[in-house]
Amino acid sequence: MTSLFDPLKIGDIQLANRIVMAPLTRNRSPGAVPNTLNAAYYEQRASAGLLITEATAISHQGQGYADVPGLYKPEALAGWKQVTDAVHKAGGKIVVQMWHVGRISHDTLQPDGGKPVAPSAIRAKSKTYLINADGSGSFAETSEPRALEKDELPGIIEDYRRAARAAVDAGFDGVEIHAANGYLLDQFLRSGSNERTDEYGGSIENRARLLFQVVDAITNEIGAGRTAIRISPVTPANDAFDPNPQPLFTYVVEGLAKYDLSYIHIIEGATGGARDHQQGDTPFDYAALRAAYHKAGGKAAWMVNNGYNRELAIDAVEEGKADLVAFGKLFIANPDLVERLKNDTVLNPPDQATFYGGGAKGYTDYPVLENVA
Ligand SMILES: C=C(C(=O)O)c1ccccc1
Repeated sequence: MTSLFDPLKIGDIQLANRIVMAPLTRNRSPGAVPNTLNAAYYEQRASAGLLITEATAISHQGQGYADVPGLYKPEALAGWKQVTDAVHKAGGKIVVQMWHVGRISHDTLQPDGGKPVAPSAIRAKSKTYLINADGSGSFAETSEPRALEKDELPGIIEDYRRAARAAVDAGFDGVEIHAANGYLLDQFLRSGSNERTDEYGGSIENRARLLFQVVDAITNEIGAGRTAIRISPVTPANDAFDPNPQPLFTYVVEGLAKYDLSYIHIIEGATGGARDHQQGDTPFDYAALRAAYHKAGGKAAWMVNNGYNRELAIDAVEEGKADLVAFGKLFIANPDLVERLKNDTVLNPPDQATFYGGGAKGYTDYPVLENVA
């Protein structure tokens, strides 16, 4: 029987186990440049089968929060090289989550103080994170976006391609395309945020067009075996909404089946919230989604996330419901989570007050178990 603690090869990437650190925004990279503290944080957690970095902006336009890292400045790529070197020296594997926030941004964070961009000029009922004049951080309402012109989309696709190449050149083992949680690619997918009347709006095929153009560009640049994607069929995060998620995301995974991707990452339910959250008239059927992916010929590893504990994770892999399980808050508080899960030891509780912004406190100062029984 397959175990959560068994090794696994996902595309071109060999993992020591099936326990994954989920992408976690921490707002500790001023100027969008990863630093030595970030390197220490990821190195501490390198025993994970796979580390997925916090969401990382592919461009200045794709930057939606203060002090999150990017992949678009030379100094940022040098910073990421420190991180990947430290993780690899510790025996770990790491991919970067590539992010364009779309409308989940603020004028003050955008190039020349411009409006954030989106499929349509529909403001999200959501917040973003800014640094105040006194240096403190706080969440603020997102700004009114402008609708992207169709002729701007090739430039965004090129930004994804360029960022993927830069990521591999900075030592990452691969990339995860952020198509979840109400950010740009998810904004195009969901009818609640996409009212376009051109070939990028209306039908499911049209709303998924940009996503597949991005997947094409990245897999052609770095190979499908180093390319993964994250989706969140029913999350309400960042005001994301679609009344018919099952046919929408069935179409998406059937299209993804055409690529030999490394993995597909599924957020089950509301991100960081109820696993049984529902959008539309019927509960989302995750088993049917995976079956549709396999029926379409999909072979990528299936990664699940959101509210998993030790028992749920072990069962999911042993029962063949998932190949990998991603943990967020548990990895924030337990750098040695793999050993703790393996030995069913006590877990440090996460400190919510230090999730976003700040320094080492609540970031690199969580204790490890010196001698695991
Ligand atoms: C990148 C995020 C996501 O995917 O939800 C995020 C951003 C800010 C705070 C928490 C999470």
